[in-house]
Amino acid sequence: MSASIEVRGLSRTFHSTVRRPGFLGGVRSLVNPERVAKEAVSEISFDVAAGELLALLGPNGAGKSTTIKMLTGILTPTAGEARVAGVVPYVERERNARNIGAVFGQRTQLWWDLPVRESFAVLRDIYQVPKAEHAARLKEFDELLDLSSFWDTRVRHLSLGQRVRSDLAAALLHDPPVVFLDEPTIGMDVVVKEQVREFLRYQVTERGRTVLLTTHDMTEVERLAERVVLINHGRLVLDGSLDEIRRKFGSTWQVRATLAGAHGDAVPLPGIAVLRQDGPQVVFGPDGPDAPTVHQALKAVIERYEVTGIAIDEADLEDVMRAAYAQAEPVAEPVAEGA
Ligand SMILES: Nc1ncnc2c1ncn2[C@@H]1O[C@H](COP(=O)(O)OP(=O)(O)OP(=O)(O)O)[C@@H](O)[C@H]1O
Repeated sequence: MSASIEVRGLSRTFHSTVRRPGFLGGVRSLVNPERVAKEAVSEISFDVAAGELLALLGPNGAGKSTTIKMLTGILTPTAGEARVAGVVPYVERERNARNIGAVFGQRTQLWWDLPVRESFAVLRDIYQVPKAEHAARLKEFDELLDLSSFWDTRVRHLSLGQRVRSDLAAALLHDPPVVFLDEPTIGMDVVVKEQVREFLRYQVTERGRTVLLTTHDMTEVERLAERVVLINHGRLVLDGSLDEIRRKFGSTWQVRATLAGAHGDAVPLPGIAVLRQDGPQVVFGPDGPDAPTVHQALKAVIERYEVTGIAIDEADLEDVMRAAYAQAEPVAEPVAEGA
């Protein structure tokens, strides 16, 4: 197996009936229902390497949750194929469940009326984790997520941040190599968010887990992901590093340098234009579609000029993603079946 997660031409169409407006419309819909097809995910392909954290991004309704549901075996695709740790998830659901952990930020998989620690014990029995192993893992998770301060509380009484931290621990207690996280930090305060991010970073770098994460939080993406896959209207728009995305959709950086000594006129560098110069103060910016990233530009300017001061202004990732979403393919209207 070349990658931990392999997705090839994956598609999922949902069929639903539309209720016509008004009383008569309602009666007509009962007698002769109008069925519409919605292609939620359309022929997407990507890989996630073992030990990589990939952020799956896209606006509301883009198809992220549907993709994750297919990779966790909850939904069967209408076309295409996926493998997770070598297993086709919707064919071998049980085998897949042993290889993956999943957290859906909006829902819990814990037992509502059990204290958290008892939920963990039930999971230990389900996955048949040896006691010593379970205890060691729980200790590690407690150190990173501070679970012991609330793990004797019933799940129904936990705060959102406590509940999601418990869910994360529960999802990883059986030591799965692959983890799916659908908006794990939604609604959390900044301190808990940072704790969860730290935990995830540890799980990837120290434990070698493969993580596929969806989020609308761009700070999260910047802190955690080196690579992102962007989908819109169910289609893959972009698969690349954050730098590539910035280059493609938000190359609006500036490097502001103060040149030392007898500087004369600053000259452009490859892919870097001189936007303004006022004596020793020079503002450099991107030039053309192959312009370097702001960090490459910073290096190039320092190598070429002796500077006494240098600063960068970078396009905000939120702005970059807004531009990326806006440029993505327009949505096709749902097609009435038989039309
Ligand atoms: N069971 C279903 N039946 C019909 N349509 C569905 C169903 N589930 C999802 N959809 C539709 O499929 C599309 C993709 O939904 P999905 O939940 O995958 O989006 P998302 O990217 O996760 O969005 P969000 O960021 O809002 O969570 C949406 O248009 C949604 O309305």
